[in-house]
Formats: sequence, structure tokens, C-alpha cells
Amino acid sequence: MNEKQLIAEKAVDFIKDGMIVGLGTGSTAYWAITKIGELVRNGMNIKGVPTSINTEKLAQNLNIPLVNISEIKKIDITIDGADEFDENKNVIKGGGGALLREKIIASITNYYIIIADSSKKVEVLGNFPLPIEVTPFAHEITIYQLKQLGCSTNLRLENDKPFITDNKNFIVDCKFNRINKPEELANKLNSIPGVVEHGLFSNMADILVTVNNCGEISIIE
Ligand SMILES: O=C(CO)[C@H](O)[C@H](O)COP(=O)(O)O
Repeated sequence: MNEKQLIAEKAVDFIKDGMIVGLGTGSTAYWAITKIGELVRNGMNIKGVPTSINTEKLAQNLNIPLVNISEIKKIDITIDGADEFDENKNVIKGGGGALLREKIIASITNYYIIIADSSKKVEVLGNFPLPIEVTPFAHEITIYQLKQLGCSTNLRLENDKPFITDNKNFIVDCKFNRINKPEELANKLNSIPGVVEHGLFSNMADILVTVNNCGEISIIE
């Protein structure tokens, strides 16, 4: 079993019958969703809330019953991946471009589980360019304002055109190299009007499931 599958299935062990579960996005979350599909096939009562259109399609293919986010106020557990994490469970997300829905879903989750293989671990966040979702309107100004925070910026492209998120926004990938104070940076990013949301998830994860140097599953609480 590969690392992603191992940690994803460990996280799924936390799901109990009757729960509403946030379904993450990406190649690690894929394994969690696949396992949830198996539990549903075996008769477990689980309802999913997808964090992206891709995840919604995957869940539908696996016959996982879905709930519309507008019909609920709380999610019991969410399992989602990460692009980078530190030992304090500060996380960079959004490599797959789903950070806005991922953060909304995380914000109403009782028990938020991040699953990230050992290659994602860093001492200080920032080597992975921080994905920031911005409005297409005046995105040039927003990019200028982001640069003032000391990063280099890259408007994410797909087929030579700006990548469009599920919410019809753009993504700017911002390379900071070292994010020493994630919360301070988060506050600065939130004060830029054209920033819809950013991929810094600090103080959000209840646990982070990864693999340690000995190749064993490790849970950071
Ligand atoms: O934040 C995300 C998508 O927006 C993903 O969770 C993140 O990019 C990790 O993906 P993967 O598990 O494929 O490495």
C-alpha cells in the first residue's frame, strides 16, 4: 500500500455510522473517498459534502450519497490533503485549486483531519508556492498588492489561459520561501480586497495523519 492510501485509510477509521463527512480534493483525498465508497457499499450510512466539482464526480461514481452544503450547518468529519505542513499542523493547501470550498467546508467541520505523506513535511512553510484565489476583476492590482508582501507571483495557467476555479476565480501562486508567522501573513492577505481566499490553513486541523521516518503512521495532535 502506498503512503497516501495508508494515511487516507487511517483517517477514514475515524468515521462513524450516520456521519456527514467533508470529502477533500486531490490524489491523497482520492484514497479516503475510495475507502468511504467501500464503506457505503457495505451498508454504512455516510453522507458526503464534496470540496470540488472533481470530488463531487468521484463521489457520485462511487455512489456516495451527497448533501448540499446549503442544507447543513455542521459537518462531523472532513478528510483533506495538503501541499505542505509543519509540526504545528500549519498547512498550505490549494495545489489543486480547490482551496475556497475546502476552507469553507473546514470552517464548519467538528473534526478536521489533514492527510499528508512524508514528502509534504517542512520545518517552515513557504517552499511550496502559496495558492491564492483572486477575483478576475483587477487581478493585476491584486497581484501587485501581493508582491508588496515580499513574494514572487505566478498567475496559474491552464492551456495558456488563466486557470479558472470552481467559483470562477483565478489562482495566483505566491512563493514566499519562508512563512515564519502564518497567522500574521493570513491577516495581511485577508486585508487585500481582491483576495477571495488563501491556502494558508493554520489552527484548523484537529489532527494531521502522516508517516514518520520509520515508515510508520504518525498522528500529530
Ligand atoms: O489542497 C488541495 C487541492 O486544492 C489538495 O489537498 C492538495 O493540493 C494536496 O493534493 P495531493 O493530495 O494530490 O498532493
